[in-house]
Amino acid sequence: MENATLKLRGMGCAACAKSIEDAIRSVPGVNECIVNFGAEQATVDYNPKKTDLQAIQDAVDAAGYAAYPLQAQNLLAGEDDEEKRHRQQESRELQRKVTLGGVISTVLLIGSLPMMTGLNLPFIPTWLHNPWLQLILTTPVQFWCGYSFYVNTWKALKRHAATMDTLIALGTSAAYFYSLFATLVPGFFIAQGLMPDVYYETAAIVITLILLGRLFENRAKGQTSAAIRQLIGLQAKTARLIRNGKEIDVPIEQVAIGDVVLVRPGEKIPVDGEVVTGTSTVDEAMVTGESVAVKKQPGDEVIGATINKTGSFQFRATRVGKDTVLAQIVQLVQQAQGSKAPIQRLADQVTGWFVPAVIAIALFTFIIWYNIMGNITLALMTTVGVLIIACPCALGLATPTSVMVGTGKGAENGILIKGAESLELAHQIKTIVLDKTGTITQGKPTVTDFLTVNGTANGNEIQLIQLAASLERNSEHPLAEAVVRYAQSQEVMLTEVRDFEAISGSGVQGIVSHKLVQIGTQRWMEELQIHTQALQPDKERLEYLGKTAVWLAVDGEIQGLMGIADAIKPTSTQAIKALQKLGLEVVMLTGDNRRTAESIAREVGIKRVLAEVRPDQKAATVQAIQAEGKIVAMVGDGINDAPALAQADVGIAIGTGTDIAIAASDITLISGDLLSIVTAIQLSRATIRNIRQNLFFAFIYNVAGIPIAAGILFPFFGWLLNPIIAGAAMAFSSVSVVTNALRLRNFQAKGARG
Ligand SMILES: Nc1ncnc2c1ncn2[C@@H]1O[C@H](COP(=O)(O)OP(=O)(O)OP(=O)(O)O)[C@@H](O)[C@H]1O
Ligand SMILES: [Cu+]
Ligand SMILES: [Mg+2]
Repeated sequence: MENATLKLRGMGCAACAKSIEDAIRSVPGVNECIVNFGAEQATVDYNPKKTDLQAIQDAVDAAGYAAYPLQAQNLLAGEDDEEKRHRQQESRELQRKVTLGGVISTVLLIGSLPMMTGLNLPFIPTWLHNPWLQLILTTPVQFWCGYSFYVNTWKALKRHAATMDTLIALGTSAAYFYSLFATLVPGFFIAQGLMPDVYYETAAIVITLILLGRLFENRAKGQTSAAIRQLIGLQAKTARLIRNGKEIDVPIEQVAIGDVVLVRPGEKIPVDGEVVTGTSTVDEAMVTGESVAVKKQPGDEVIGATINKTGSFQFRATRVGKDTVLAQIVQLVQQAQGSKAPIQRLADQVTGWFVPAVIAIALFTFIIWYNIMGNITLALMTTVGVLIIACPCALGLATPTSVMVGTGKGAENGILIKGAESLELAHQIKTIVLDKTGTITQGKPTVTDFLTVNGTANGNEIQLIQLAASLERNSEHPLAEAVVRYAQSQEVMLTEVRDFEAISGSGVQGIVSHKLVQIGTQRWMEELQIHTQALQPDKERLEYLGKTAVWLAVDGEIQGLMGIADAIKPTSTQAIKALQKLGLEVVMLTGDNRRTAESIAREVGIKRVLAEVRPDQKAATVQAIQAEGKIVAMVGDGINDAPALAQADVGIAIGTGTDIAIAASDITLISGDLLSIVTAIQLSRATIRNIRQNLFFAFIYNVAGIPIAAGILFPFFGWLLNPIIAGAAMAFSSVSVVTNALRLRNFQAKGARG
């Protein structure tokens, strides 16, 4: 199965999105397809053995739209400018139509004022009310400005479908052709005792208003993808390479892995890499959201698109083109923006049956008013009104626009949200489970205490350090690294190990210098029936201080005890307090022992601690909390905690430098700062609130408007919805939805960052 994203053109409304979806799905070999109207994208899951992108593009073409594939590397090479040009061209065309429509509508409106208001307005010349003049004025509006409505209606009709353009074409044509008939053969009406009234202004004004709405919508939609454009804009254009001892400037596309790049103070780092010589500080805020500049020295990783501040340095390129962190972020954000929130499905379903239902209601309205009341004017007005007000276009915009702005805003803050679904779920989180090591703490433990049972004399201590570190050199556990580093700092030489074995969640063992060495937890020692009385008070003291106490046994006898401390991240306490203030229960989950865990929990203000949980039980523990009926988010590093992250409703992975473990998680925090979680949850809440407001704006016009337009209130109050008002309301609903979504751009994390 392969996954591709296609950029789409030619969609008029959410019903168009549905027909493209249907068209792509009907291609043999396509598994699933999701079309996002707001982002103008299709995400296709297909079997490359049975079909290819060309076949899918052809299917979209045949349905009357256009599609072209979208790839991050194209984007980095300026494909996006093409997108922008297309949008601007569309805007210009709409602008021309709106201008012409606007001028003509104004003239028509002035001409029909006396009739509409029933007043005698002598300053308006009567020739303005001449139906032939009005016909000449309206015709270009109806068929030139309104051309796209007819084209789209025809496209839909070929697929046996109807879109909102169908409604507009039907509604305005009804007004236009009725008027045309009254202009050509007024005698037909007079013979029946009716006035040959014309409604040209209705058709012209409705078309103009709706095009005006689309113009605003088009402009605003361009702004929703500003975040992506901003990200792409971060990319450096050139790089200064050192080749054969000489400095040369090359375009960024020509940088290859292994090239040595020179960066001077104030310059942008072009690609990802590893520092070879020189030291500096780098501002990584644009990628990680972390505002404090980071020190860099040889061996450290640098991220492309970040800015070098103080020193000069050279680095070796490790990732270029579409593999850089920035390119991956762009791709991820793009995919997320094209994904569909579950809340959207409701809107989609509604849109699906809405248009046919509206046409039925409109017909019914006409029949009732004409046959029962015998009033052709009322019948026409109500029918046109219903057709116009019922357009479900705003409904299709409601969620995608907010999701686009929300995910873009996340990326700006170093929060990568995988899809709209994660974004939506995040606002329902009740419990947040934090892994201890590397999440609450820095994950860079150091040995602070090394206690021995038999004293330090005769090199006893040195020998024990040697045994411990030699063994731990084979383990990948962070604690093991701490032991090795400790031995290095004491300048102890390490030796060979045989029969090494790591017992997950307990410790490690092996044969070192013909001795059986075992390092691990109290519980494991008990299982091995090794007595630990000797240093028991010391162990409890270390644990009380929040240090991890690890036993060292040689040939089945306790010989030593190590106290290993892992500093708490500076912002953890503040972040946990903020999470609790948001009404979330914060839980600590760790494989470490209870006393150590509780000591750290006390320090950061966590009340519920789940300690001594073995790595393979972490997912089950998350499941147990879910069984309490809670929506659970799990925060951990994407590698060790992957099963627990996958089990949680929302898996949040903490990034470590350039290694963004996107796969296992729903949300990735590029910086390890827990305050980003607070921001992510606030952002999710703000986005969902925004979507709800949008759905309200979108629905209210249709739901309230249709019965009024149908004339329900007329018999009681004499109220009727003029089709012109209906057109204005329709245009306004789209504009209000998009404008409301754009408000999200002002989102700011509250109470988190100081
Ligand atoms: N290589 C090792 N060397 C020494 N002790 C170890 C080793 N591996 C595991 N242990 C012991 O087992 C305990 C549990 O390990 P585990 O990996 O489950 O959790 P952890 O990494 O300490 O904490 P967290 O669950 O927060 O990441 C550790 O606290 C330590 O006491
Ligand atoms: Cu509409
Ligand atoms: Mg761990």
